[in-house]
Amino acid sequence: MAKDTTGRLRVTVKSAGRLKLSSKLWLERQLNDPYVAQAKRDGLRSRAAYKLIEIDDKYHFLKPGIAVVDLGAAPGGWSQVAAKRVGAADGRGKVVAIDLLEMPEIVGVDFAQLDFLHAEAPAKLLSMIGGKVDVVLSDMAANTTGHRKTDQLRIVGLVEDAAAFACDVLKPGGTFVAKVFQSGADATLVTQLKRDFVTVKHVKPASSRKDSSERYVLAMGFRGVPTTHDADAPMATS
Ligand SMILES: C[S@@+](CC[C@H](N)C(=O)[O-])C[C@H]1O[C@@H](n2cnc3c(N)ncnc32)[C@H](O)[C@@H]1O
Repeated sequence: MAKDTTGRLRVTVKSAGRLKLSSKLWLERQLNDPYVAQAKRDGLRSRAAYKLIEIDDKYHFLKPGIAVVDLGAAPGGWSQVAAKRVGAADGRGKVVAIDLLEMPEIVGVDFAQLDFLHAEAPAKLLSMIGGKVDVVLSDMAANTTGHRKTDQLRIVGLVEDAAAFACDVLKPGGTFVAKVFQSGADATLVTQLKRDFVTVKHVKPASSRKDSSERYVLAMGFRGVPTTHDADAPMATS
């Protein structure tokens, strides 16, 4: 690996000879990304952790003692941040997390490898949660097919399902944070969220790549509409 004139690490033709072009670009981006380096220094599993840190530093919804659900949690950056801020390690707060992929253990985080879109996922999640929660996070990103319309529908569909789940499990006053992509396709979602939450806004943390259409929808002050699931039992925070 060599450094360019700005001192940034570059993948040379020699070092990356056997990598595909997309892998080379990804690797170069990783090597030059200050958040990747910072995550290593801070012991965080992903650069994505800084997105949640930034959003919560501004809006303060992760409080000691609360219960959080983290959808699409692997490799675990958001779960690490949530666990620390709610005090999950010492049992004050609780974090329940799921992902399609495996995720190495995080102290205080109750994790299941699970497809959120699977018919049994809501019931499984509800049994893990054991009651209503204060915050639902979703950093899930649907796999893309390359067909723009299909991808947009899948992305929005995933967020809509996450929002519907949030409305089933949130306590009144609760918060929903979800990754969306700037496409205009989420207009219906925003309309629904405005009905169910006191404030709804889009946020783009500085750590979210500028060249990405990624942003987050932040819905706060859940109004407490009737649920379709029986999640009324008090929260267990063992
Ligand atoms: C951007 S990553 C999440 C990064 C994570 N917030 C962190 O800080 O480490 C998106 C994750 O969503 C997961 N995902 C996508 N669709 C999913 C689904 N239907 N059910 C569960 N997880 C899903 C992917 O497996 C992937 O790990």
